[in-house]
Amino acid sequence: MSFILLFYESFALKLVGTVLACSLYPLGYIIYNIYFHPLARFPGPKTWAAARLAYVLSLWSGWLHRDVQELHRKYGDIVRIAPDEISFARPDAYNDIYSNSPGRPAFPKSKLWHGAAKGRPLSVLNALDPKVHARFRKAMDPAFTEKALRLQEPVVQRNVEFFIAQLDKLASKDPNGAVVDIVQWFAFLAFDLVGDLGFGEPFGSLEASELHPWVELIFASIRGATYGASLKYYPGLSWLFGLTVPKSVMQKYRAHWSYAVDKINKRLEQKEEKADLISMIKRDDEGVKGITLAELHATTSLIIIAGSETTVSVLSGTVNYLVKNPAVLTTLTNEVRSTFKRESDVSLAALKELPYLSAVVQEGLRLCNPTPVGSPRVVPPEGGHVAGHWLPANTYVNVHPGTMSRSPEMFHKPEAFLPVRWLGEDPAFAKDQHNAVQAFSVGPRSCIGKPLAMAELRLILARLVWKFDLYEAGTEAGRLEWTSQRTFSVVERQPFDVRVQVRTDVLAAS
Ligand code: HEM
Repeated sequence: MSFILLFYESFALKLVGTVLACSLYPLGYIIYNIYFHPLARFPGPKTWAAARLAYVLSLWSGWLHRDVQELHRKYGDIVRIAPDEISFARPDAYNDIYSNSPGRPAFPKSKLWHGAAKGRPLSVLNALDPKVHARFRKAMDPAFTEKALRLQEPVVQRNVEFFIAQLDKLASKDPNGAVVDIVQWFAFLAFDLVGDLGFGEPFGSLEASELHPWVELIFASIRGATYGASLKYYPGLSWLFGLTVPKSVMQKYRAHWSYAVDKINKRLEQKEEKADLISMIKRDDEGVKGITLAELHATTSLIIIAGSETTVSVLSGTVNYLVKNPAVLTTLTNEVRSTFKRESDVSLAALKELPYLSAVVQEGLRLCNPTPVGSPRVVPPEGGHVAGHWLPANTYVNVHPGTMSRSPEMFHKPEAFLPVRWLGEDPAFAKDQHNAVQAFSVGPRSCIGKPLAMAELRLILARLVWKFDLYEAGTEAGRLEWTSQRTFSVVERQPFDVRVQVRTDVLAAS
């Protein structure tokens, strides 16, 4: 009897112990995070400091960019947004986090956000080791210089020419023009253009007036990839992601990869000289003085995504603001039309000399940053300083572009689309902090495609307003507010209708 009692007593004790441990551990973890963690001295909401959950839920909702912006408004320019993450809304944090400085390399990327997918070769984006990454950049640099761009200009011009011709076909059917979803049309163009440069031929989207399935899968997969990465904060739960992805989607992923590999291999088999990216990226099958064939497959696919997703967002957002600000649109249109008497005069070199066009592009990059959430890095094992603050190893750090772009402390009338702020003429904007806008980021991992992107933005906007008068469409999709869109790593763009009318003096002449 006493033996049985003893057994039950010890069982009951163990049960109580287990229950207590199970409930006390999370409580202890939360109390530690809020009050005793080395980052506890940084301001921020306790709910976000207590556990990763608040951050992950915000990320999953698509409103992380807006939530963090609100937290910065409330708590200041340095905010703790997770037990182990600090968000900075300070221009000086850019260099501290992302740039190399003497004796102190840029903070590394984390495996969690940027690790390569299982079984896939490395691309420039997920080459986490700085030495390997430097090898990629050295091999890729020749394809992205101003000199390379001059050689690539005919490819760029050809695609933009076709874009204008296709819109012209639609718009010239009716004297009042045509209502088009300009976001779609920019996507057709941007993917065709970068496909032409990367795979050696366009996707045919402009021709067919529809997106190629390869491109459609990209749109569908970015949100999934964001969910997948965030689950890695909970290593025990990552398997859940596998369960949520249907087999058919996995098959499509594999087909997507095979399509890219086939395209690149076919391009490499062609002997003709082409001024495209593939011919300018340095190859080395030993992976010493250039990148291997497998790395080229992964990197070219990435270039096509990185080089079009971003450009489409900036173009769509900029046109959204332009049609809602007719005075700005008129100033831009006048500058372009008075500079170029013929469409064929519009060259990349000449466009660089147009101050108002450059200001419009800068303002577009400020208010329509395609990645308003930024790109996190991790403090290295020896710890490091950001914006004058010492941070322990493994702290996630991020500069939050969306907050700075719309900060009333950094920009006069921050929510208004006012390119004049970039011209340095109006004293009202004298205190604007231009260095708070770094849409291409800084340092060794900043955007390699910046010269090409700037050229595309200038050329496409200039050709559009040279040929067409643009107006608000008056449809449901024409009322889109740029800020009403969610973000899953990149802005999840919604359709935006614009009325595109062939300019009357051109109609009369033709
Ligand atoms: C307006 C257009 C663009 C914007 C705003 C933009 C922005 C950025 C940013 C912020 C990064 C750094 C990402 C990080 O730190 O993780 C980046 C990287 C990159 N971008 Fe762009 N980008 C644009 C256009 C392009 C174009 C046209 C190309 C090429 C055709 C391109 C290719 C790349 C590549 C390959 C990387 C990875 C660089 C590396 O890891 O070393 N981007 N871009």
